[in-house]
Amino acid sequence: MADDFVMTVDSDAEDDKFRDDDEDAFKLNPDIEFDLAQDFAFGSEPTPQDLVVTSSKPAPISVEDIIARRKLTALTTNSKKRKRESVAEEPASEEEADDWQEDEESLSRADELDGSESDASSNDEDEDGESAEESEGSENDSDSEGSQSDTQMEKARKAAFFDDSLEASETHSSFLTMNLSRPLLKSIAALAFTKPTPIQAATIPMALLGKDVVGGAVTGSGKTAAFLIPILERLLYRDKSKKGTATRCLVLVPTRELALQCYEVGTKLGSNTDIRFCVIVGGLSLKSQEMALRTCPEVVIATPGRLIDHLRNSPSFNLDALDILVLDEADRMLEDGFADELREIVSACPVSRQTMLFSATMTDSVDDLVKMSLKRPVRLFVDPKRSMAKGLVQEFVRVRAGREAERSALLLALCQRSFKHRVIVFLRSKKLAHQLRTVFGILGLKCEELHGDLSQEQRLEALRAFKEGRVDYLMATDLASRGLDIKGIETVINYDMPSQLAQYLHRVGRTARAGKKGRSVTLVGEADRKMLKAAIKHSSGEDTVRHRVVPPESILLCSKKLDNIKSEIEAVLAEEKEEKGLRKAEMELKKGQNMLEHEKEIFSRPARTWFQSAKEKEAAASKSKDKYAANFGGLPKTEDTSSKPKRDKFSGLSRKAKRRKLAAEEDAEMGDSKAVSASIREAKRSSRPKKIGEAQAPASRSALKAGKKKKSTKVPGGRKGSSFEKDLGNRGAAKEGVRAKQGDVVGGMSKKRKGAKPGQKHKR
Ligand SMILES: Nc1ncnc2c1ncn2[C@@H]1O[C@H](COP(=O)(O)OP(=O)(O)OP(=O)(O)O)[C@@H](O)[C@H]1O
Repeated sequence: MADDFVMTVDSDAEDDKFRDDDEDAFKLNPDIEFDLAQDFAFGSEPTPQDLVVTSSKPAPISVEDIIARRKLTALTTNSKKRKRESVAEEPASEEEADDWQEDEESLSRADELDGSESDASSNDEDEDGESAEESEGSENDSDSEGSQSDTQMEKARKAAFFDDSLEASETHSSFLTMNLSRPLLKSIAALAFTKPTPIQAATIPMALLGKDVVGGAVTGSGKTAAFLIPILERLLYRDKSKKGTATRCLVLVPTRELALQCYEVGTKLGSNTDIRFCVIVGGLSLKSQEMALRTCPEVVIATPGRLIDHLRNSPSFNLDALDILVLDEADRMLEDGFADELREIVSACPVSRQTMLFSATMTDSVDDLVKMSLKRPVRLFVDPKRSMAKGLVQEFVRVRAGREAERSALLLALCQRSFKHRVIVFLRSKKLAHQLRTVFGILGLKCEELHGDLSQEQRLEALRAFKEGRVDYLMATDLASRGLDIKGIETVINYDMPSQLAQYLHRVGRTARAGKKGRSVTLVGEADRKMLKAAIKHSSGEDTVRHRVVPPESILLCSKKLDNIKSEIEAVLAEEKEEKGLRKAEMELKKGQNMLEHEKEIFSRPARTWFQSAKEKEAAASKSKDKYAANFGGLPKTEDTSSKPKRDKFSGLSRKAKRRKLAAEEDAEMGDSKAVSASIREAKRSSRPKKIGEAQAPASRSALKAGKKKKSTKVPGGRKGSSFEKDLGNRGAAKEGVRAKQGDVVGGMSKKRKGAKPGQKHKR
């Protein structure tokens, strides 16, 4: 029966409240005074706030200010009007106030009705229960279920690809048995990590052995520390001489906020060591990042686009000495939208590196993983059958056919009746997030928004306000769905249901983290039934799925409320648009003035080169956008998504022709600066330090000579472009024209190594 699957919520009682631990106070960076542009410089342990400094840019336009201003104006006009009329108060304003009072009373009356409504809800329950039953038979609900339906051939490929011999390693119930150094154990204790989580117990010993790792464990299970702890431990044994100073570890993440969070965890774990971290993300000052990279921080945490910018344009920065590459949220990073960037970054990393990939929805599909040139990785999937945190209760609210327009009223009813604090609401578009944030603001609910249309400063401020509890609601797009660890989120509301299970799992995974309890509430339309089944199927245990019924009276009241403020919403949005237009005009004017005043200086700056042209960037972005939009296939559209993907200048060309065209363009753009970059690259290469754990060669002349000789055996065409192509299987071609020299140790190689090309010791 339905009851076996979906229980109806007949009470609005909240689960235990969560406490949000205060963030550690960090010292201010003493170097900051040297940054003349008032940019952030690295060296101590700054908070993400320190990474965004007040610049000369005008303060961003705040919808909150506009709402407050309008309320104030309305208040003064009303009081003036009242004074003028000097009659007994009766009409409009009082009526309005009564309306509000009535609304609030009716809402609380409706609260009481909730229990009695459960009868009415039983019909719904049957229908949902039915779908739940159907779900049992369905095998094809999600993208992460591939491993269950592996063909024999895929199984054989996986057996050949992964190193399963190490899977059943010893388990550790304490960090003390993991051979970690004292400074690390000290910071682990300071973070109150009393014992390793299962993914940490599985990963740390393997990572310390230098093995490549593909790891998966539910959201909030401590994957960040699982890779940061072994990184730090390995880095403690690096060559600390001047020559050994280099960037040794790169952590790639899909969003800026996640990079900043990872940076925070890293600096906390490394607080008793001399290991330096640096965060490289878009939206923050290039100049200060360049300065930080010049000091060769051991660990760089980055988003791909900005990292490539530095690889291309910061002459002293490279990844030639990289020992460890980590991809957090790896399944996302392996998606199409990041493919080109990832290929570029991987080709800049030495082949001999250790590579680790993590995600709560990690794939073990060989086709996907082959892009990362892993070396017989170990699969560490902790509890693969469970995809959700144990403490998570999933609730679903039905949106009936033909009543899609009621979603906003439903959300409002849920927030005003039941979910009043620490709620993150996920929406499918930036526009919708902004609209609802405006609605909540007008209705006096404390709310912030987080999406890609905001400046980085605004994004961080919104996150901070939510973390510190200054606002109760965060209207977010999927920008916030992965990785963010905000303590004490009680409820995640999905305004709409994504059609990808992975996306759903990451969204609801923002609550019930690290063993805590949490609740997700999802509005489910008729088109979302398939996903509903998948979500129920992947629930963490018995009695963790509920069917929530919102009384129709409440929905009606909220609809009325929304209707009443419709003109106010439009006015606020129009005012905001107007202000934005004015601000833009001001900026253009300032830009023009600057150009006139500093023309010489501006044009004398070296031109930056770009990994992708503006058009290509646009194409990659629209690819991602299309895919994202497709994830909400069944939902009504509020935005115009009809634009066709544009044909880019490379479409229809073969890979070879594309490369040729690209090179010709680069030549035309850069002239002889290419020769300069080539010599810079060569200089970097010759000063490359030893790998972690490698014996230090004596810095004698003969050793240096030998080093040079080795380099001279590189494949013509240089390092770039070769390693990744080869990773993809072009090994044979690269060997052409390279002859073994006298003294080359061929006999000492295993049979496998004999086939490798010279220089492969260093680069794949
Ligand atoms: N050993 C431990 N003991 C107690 N708490 C821990 C331990 N390891 C990590 N945590 C805490 O667990 C929380 C979640 O950790 P983390 O953000 O690394 O999860 P995650 O698995 O990466 O999640 P997601 O998949 O959402 O990215 C953090 O607040 C962290 O401080």
